[in-house]
Amino acid sequence: MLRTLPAVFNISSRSLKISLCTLGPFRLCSISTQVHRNSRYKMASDAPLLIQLEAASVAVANKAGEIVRDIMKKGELGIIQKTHIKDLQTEADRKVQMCIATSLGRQFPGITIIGEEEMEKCNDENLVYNGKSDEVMACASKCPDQYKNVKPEQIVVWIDPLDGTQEYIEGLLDHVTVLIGIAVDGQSAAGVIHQPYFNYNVKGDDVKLGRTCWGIKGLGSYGFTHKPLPKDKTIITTTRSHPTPTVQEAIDSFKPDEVLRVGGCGHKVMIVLEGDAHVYLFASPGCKKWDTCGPQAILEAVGGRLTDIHGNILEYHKDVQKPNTAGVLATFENHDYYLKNIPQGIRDQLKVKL
Ligand SMILES: Nc1ncnc2c1ncn2[C@@H]1O[C@H](COP(=O)(O)O)[C@@H](OP(=O)(O)O)[C@H]1O
Ligand SMILES: [Mg+2]
Ligand SMILES: [Mg+2]
Ligand SMILES: [Mg+2]
Repeated sequence: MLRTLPAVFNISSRSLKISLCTLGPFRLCSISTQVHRNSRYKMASDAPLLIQLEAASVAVANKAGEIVRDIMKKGELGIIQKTHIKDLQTEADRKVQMCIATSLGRQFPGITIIGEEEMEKCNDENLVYNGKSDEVMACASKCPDQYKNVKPEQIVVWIDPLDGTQEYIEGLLDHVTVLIGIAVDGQSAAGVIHQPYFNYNVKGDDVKLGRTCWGIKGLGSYGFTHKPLPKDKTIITTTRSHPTPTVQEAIDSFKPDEVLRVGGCGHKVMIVLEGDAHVYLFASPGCKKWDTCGPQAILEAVGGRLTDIHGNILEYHKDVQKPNTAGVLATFENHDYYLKNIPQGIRDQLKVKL
């Protein structure tokens, strides 16, 4: 059983208060940094906070991708089992979370950061990164009105440092993503999906390894192209490593022509975003808010939807129930068609627990 232990670490001129809280098998970290009175803190520019935070998230996600690749290259994955044999964690999960949480926590005092993994004291300043994506900063003037004056205390950042850990361990590297979600007043607002191994099996000197997609609701999503979905068939994407009879029953109810069984929530949302599947259907309570917050914002910024299997909007405030107990349904279009056709028997098995 995990213990709850508040821990305060002093880092340079700021104190980073990390309170480890546990919720059943999940250990959650929420970090809020308090800047001492005497430290002058000024936004690097007068761009809205949300734009700056998204720009920093894109930049640090790229850095995180380097960490993921370096650890795989070294071959010392440091695998440990969390709650069960299919809930593993590697050195990449741990190190990437430390990199992202510390980098964003220091730049943006007052925001709340919740990550999948436990937070250890930042023991390597090389992990701290404070760059910002020029591409995102260039959008400052187009910041949607509802986000122009967002304050740090309205924000919760959800970090899945490595989504698709099972597939990372098994070497299915293009299933792996780094996910950052930004929630404003409990609603998914912006997100980043970084694919450290995008193009990894494409030959050629000028092939760029890795890709970062990002999006802000009301502004748009960038970094990928969507192709029209085939009209004459139904393609569903779903879990590869966490199947259950209910997951299968839900899929069977649509009589799909094809089922893409791949790892990672972020990876499956990318498949929907690019038009390679009509729907991501996961009728299981297995994935969590850090899996869905970022991908949901990117999908919704281009008119798609991500809800639970009852059609409820997922909440992302700091005290929300972390597991998505009523599953995940994500589409680029025709969401209501899929919602309506989920059998009542499946719905009855997956209750919402807020
Ligand atoms: N039954 C379960 N137990 C633990 N984690 C689960 C799970 N079902 C799904 N997940 C997590 O949800 C994410 C998507 O799952 P899948 O790849 O099966 O679609 C993965 O995140 P992580 O790899 O970040 O842990 C996976 O571990
Ligand atoms: Mg995990
Ligand atoms: Mg995950
Ligand atoms: Mg993870």
